[in-house]
Amino acid sequence: MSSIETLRGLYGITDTALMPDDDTLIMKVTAAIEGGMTILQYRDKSHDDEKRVRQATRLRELCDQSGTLFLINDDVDLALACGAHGVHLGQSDEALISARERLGGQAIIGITCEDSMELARRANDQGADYIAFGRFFPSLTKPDARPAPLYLLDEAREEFEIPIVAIGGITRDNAPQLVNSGADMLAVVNDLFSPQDSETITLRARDYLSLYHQR
Ligand SMILES: Cc1ncc(COP(=O)(O)OP(=O)(O)O)c(N)n1
Ligand SMILES: Cc1nc(C(=O)O)sc1CCOP(=O)(O)O
Ligand SMILES: [Mg+2]
Repeated sequence: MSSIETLRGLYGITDTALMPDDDTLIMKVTAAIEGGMTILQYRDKSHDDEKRVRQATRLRELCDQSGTLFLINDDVDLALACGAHGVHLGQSDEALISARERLGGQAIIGITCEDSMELARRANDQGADYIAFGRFFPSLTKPDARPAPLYLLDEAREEFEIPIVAIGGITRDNAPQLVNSGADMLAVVNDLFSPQDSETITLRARDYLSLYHQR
């Protein structure tokens, strides 16, 4: 498996509305992996712990077979329970320092930095493995997400060595400007996982990956 600092590409995030059951979840994730998805984040805000452990474990097995990095949204306990490669933490989730103590030095820990270079500096200083900025465009999945200006990516690229992730309303049409501004990874929910058929999802994943093969 690649280490995070060398990774560039497509970062898929699951969604319970678009993937309402195990079969749909596995079908759509398999299709995205087939298309070259680099990282998968399992994001489930329900309180159905049995379902979350079951689904996360199945996804980790799928990702291990393909060398795809598998991260859990918010929940360090779930990451430990399913053997995930790490977590993504927002500003209201468990602190990075605590997650690092529990997950260890090899774990991948990404931090939401919204529209803030200060949050990014703090995350970088505390040993984050990547920093995520957004939202760059209106998001169907998270309409209330705070907007971030595109120049933030250029500024962050100048300052940080660790990978930079862009998120929020990303499509194949608006993605090139994010890549050109320095985004190492494009974190996508709706434009990747909204199609009902696996072929379309695979083609969309390949479209995103092609943006990094052109550079
Ligand atoms: C790659 C990536 N970037 C940002 C987020 C948002 O995380 P957070 O602010 O914790 O919000 P929730 O996703 O928990 O609603 C993310 N999940 N992934
Ligand atoms: C989970 C999440 N976090 C965001 C942030 O701005 O921090 S935007 C977002 C949802 C991204 O979904 P879509 O690709 O459908 O817009
Ligand atoms: Mg969170």
